[in-house]
Amino acid sequence: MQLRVAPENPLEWLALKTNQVPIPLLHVQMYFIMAKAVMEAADAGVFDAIHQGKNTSETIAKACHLHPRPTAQLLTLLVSMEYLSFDNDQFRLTSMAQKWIVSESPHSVHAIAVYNNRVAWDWVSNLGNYLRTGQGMESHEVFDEKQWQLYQDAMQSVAKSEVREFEKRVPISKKATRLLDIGGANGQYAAALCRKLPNLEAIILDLPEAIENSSLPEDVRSRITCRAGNALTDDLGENQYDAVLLSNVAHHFTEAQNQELTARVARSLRKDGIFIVNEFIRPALDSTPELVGSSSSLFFGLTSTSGNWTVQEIQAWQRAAGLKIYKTIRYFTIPGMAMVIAKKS
Ligand SMILES: C[S@@+](CC[C@H](N)C(=O)[O-])C[C@H]1O[C@@H](n2cnc3c(N)ncnc32)[C@H](O)[C@@H]1O
Repeated sequence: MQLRVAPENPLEWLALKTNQVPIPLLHVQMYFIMAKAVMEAADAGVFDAIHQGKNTSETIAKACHLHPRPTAQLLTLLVSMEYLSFDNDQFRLTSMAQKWIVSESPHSVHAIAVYNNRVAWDWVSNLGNYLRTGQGMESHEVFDEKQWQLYQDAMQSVAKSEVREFEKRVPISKKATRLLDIGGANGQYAAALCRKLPNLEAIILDLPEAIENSSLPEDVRSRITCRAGNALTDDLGENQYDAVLLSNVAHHFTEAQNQELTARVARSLRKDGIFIVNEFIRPALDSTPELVGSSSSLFFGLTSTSGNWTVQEIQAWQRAAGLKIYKTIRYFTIPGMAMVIAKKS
């Protein structure tokens, strides 16, 4: 998938085709205010207010405690971005906004808009420093209590959208009885697999602050055990698990850390057990360019002094740990994401 400037008439098509449109101007002047506008609108409750029936600029501004004039500017932009429509003097949510950003929608990614607005936005201004020095942050070491909660809420909302396809396509044996979910404190992956496999028990290993801020779904709570620890140093045991999941965690760790962790994971697997690295994939420079994997890689470089990995890099850790390469499953619904799976023989 790509984000592209879409022409709306033949003359615009021609202008784009003949390189007459200053694309960098769109990137540097429009994209950043567009992203921040969606974050601020979500954080201020604009989408929820419209969902609850506030449909004019004035009533939305009042419900969200915003100034009327900038609210009208914000709403105009959100119409252009196809979050809202405007008919008969009333703003309405488009079906896209209704499904994905209204906070009570089961598909909502509202929480990550709030987290990015309140926490990550400031970090991005350090990108130049990261580029010059190679030294990014260690985000998990700098969160305060409130930020941990915002982070876990954000991770839960993203996981809810990712886990639907994961749960349908992950090649886990129906006979599996024990799963280790490393960094899974938001509970969505362990819960989905417990629902799918009635005999499965899951152990979630995550940092103590993440475990404190986790909220496990009621229906499978009794089959999930949370263990506060550190995946970089904890003993994972031997011959314990039918599946180990490392979902969206490898991008926080260095290559050496991932290699060493994979060796401990391999030891912890039972025969025929699988190791699933569920990740945004960094497109290799000689492969097809891909926006999600490459932009998130730079973001994780900044926020964790690491980044995304190519499928080949992940498979190299798995091979070095004595595992057999099994399958790589690329998501249809999440561009740039894949499960890179190896098996213990
Ligand atoms: C981006 S979130 C991914 C959450 C979840 N696995 C998912 O895919 O939705 C990263 C998770 O890794 C956890 N984490 C980071 N460093 C860790 C470490 N050293 N040991 C265990 N968990 C860690 C974080 O607390 C967080 O829950």
